Amino acid sequence: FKQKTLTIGGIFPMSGSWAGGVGCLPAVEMALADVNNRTDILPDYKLDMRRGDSQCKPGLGTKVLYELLYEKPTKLLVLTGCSIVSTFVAQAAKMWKLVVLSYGGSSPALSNRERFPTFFRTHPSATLHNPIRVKVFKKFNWHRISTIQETQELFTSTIEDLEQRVKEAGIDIAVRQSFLTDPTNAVRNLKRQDARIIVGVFYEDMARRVFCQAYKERLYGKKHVWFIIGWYPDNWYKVKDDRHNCTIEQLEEALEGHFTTEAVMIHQEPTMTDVGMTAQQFTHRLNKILNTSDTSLVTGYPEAPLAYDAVWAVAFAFNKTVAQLAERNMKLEDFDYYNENITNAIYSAMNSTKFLGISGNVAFSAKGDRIAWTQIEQFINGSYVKLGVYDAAADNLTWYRKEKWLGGRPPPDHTQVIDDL
Ligand SMILES: CC1(C)CO[C@@H](CC(=O)O)CN1
Repeated sequence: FKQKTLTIGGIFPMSGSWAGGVGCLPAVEMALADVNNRTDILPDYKLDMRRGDSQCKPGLGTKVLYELLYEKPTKLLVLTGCSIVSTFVAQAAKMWKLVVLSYGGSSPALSNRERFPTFFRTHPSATLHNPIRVKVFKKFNWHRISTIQETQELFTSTIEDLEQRVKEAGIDIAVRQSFLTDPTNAVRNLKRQDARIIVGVFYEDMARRVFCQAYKERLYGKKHVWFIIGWYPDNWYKVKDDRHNCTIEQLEEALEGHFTTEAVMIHQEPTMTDVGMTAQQFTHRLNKILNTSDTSLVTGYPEAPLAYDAVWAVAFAFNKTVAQLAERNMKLEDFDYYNENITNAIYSAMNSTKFLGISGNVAFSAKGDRIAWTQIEQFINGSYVKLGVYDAAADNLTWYRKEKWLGGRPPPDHTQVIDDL
């Protein structure tokens, strides 16, 4: 068994704007060990990885790619983390006929087969938040929406996708605001234009400033509903931050009742998965490896199941490819960065990959995007309560009926004479 070796490259951000390698590298190494323990998967091959640290910087990430490519042995595929590194690596990789699989790339820009013909990701695109937002707008009969965004490509393309989807749903974005570093005027304009149902997309440092200004403008409470991003660190609004002058209590008052949306990154059921472990068993093993009492301090911890499943996606795809190539008297280990037949075989095997992993059902769209569930939570009395989960593929919203309305019922999406009497 496992007489021969197949090697892949791995690029991990161990520091920088998203140091997700800290939580994801251990998960990848766990998966490599688990795959290599299976005699029914790649029985003739050991799956090995050579890796480097990108620090979540595109230039360094590109340098790591070149080092991986110019050092023996040949790499059959490259795993990447940050979006900004993945966009560089996935554009370069096609010159070496390499498939790229990202466990940490959320940028909507990566959903582009012209620019990234061989790219896949187990991390969902940020646009995955939009279908559940639209589903909930419809549920509460909101047809007049407002948006406010930090001017970053990630948020601009998310809002563009939202505009597409709300148009199809007959919902109107009446007010659009954006800001670069200071949200004061943008929030003031939302108030002036009587925004009620507001989608806000920005990083958590800006979120503190947005909600401090919302507190001052009284743009919160029983007549307003905020939808923001759900993957900020725990207690993100309690972080000491001299860029705003509100107290934690004032922020909590402005934040009361807001909704958050995020991708479900770990299987929600205690059932056995196709990778031979339950999600709980994975979490238990990872916590032991990380040997920390507070996993909320480990960047990349929520994304670790995506990284673990990325290795299994490679294993299943290579396993399929070995059989296909054998029919044409070819071998995976003959890959030499030029043989497009082998790349095409790996690509089509990856494209048709479907399995239940630790992060739930793993499957890719035609653009290589991860298809995943999303969840919506509400901030009630200072803590987040799960309100529902959405399977967009099946258009199935599971709703727990736990929402609370400060005014006793869902607020209307615009001024109503009765309402304001
Ligand atoms: C949910 C988050 C934090 C979004 O950014 C991803 C990193 C990136 O897209 O560069 C990691 N996961």
